[in-house]
Amino acid sequence: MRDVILWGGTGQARVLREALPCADFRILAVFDNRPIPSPFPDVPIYLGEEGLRSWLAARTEAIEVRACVAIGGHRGSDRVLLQEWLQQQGMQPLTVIHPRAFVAADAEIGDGAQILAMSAICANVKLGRGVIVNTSASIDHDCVIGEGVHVGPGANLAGEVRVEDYAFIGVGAVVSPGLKIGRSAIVGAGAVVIRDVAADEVVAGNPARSLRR
Ligand SMILES: CC(=O)SCCNC(=O)CCNC(=O)[C@H](O)C(C)(C)COP(=O)(O)OP(=O)(O)OC[C@H]1O[C@@H](n2cnc3c(N)ncnc32)[C@H](O)[C@@H]1OP(=O)(O)O
Repeated sequence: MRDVILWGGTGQARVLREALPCADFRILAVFDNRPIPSPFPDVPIYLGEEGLRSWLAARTEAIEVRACVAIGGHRGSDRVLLQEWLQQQGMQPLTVIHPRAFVAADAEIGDGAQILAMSAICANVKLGRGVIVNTSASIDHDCVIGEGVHVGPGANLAGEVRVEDYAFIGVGAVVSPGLKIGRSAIVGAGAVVIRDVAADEVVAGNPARSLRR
């Protein structure tokens, strides 16, 4: 049994709990910067950094606790910063791989990545730390995915796509082979991307066109 805390108490927390086999993991506490109710009736929630510090101070067991940042959307840099901060507090990031995800034997998965149900990480893919591969997304052979990237539910990246740090690929988007999605770019829901996307650019539609830079 491994002990885990979650930072973030909304939808992504519920998704992560479902992805962690309950026989192997125990969620001890949830933390959030907002005063919200716990997503789980059986797990207490604490407010912000102060809540975490007092929770840590009150702990008596010296058992290792892992941390998971349950923040989705396009806030990938926040996710990675929080992951680093939690590491500094003594909690190593937990990498979550749903039991029904496919991960190729030679794929490299960064610390704190979250690979959700029915997703596929194919041969020779590299995922940075804190990446989310959401439900039913696929990342085909030889893709390189930077840290804090979020590949939304049902999105499909063809082979040899490069996605730079903190980019966000919306639900159901498709990215053609060999393209580059720049740092912090956003690909809209359902977009069909047929050319490179610049850093910070927002694209949408079929074929995907720039909404703004
Ligand atoms: C488990 C989970 O839920 S994970 C979360 C997954 N979330 C997503 O996939 C959401 C992805 N986000 C989107 O697709 C957003 O619409 C964005 C980021 C592309 C654009 O958002 P905004 O900047 O707020 O754009 P806004 O809604 O103002 O629309 C601007 C224009 O783009 C169009 N547009 C917006 N999104 C899209 C889209 N996905 N496809 C086509 N056109 C779009 C709008 O119709 C509008 O056009 P108009 O100016 O002619 O009226």
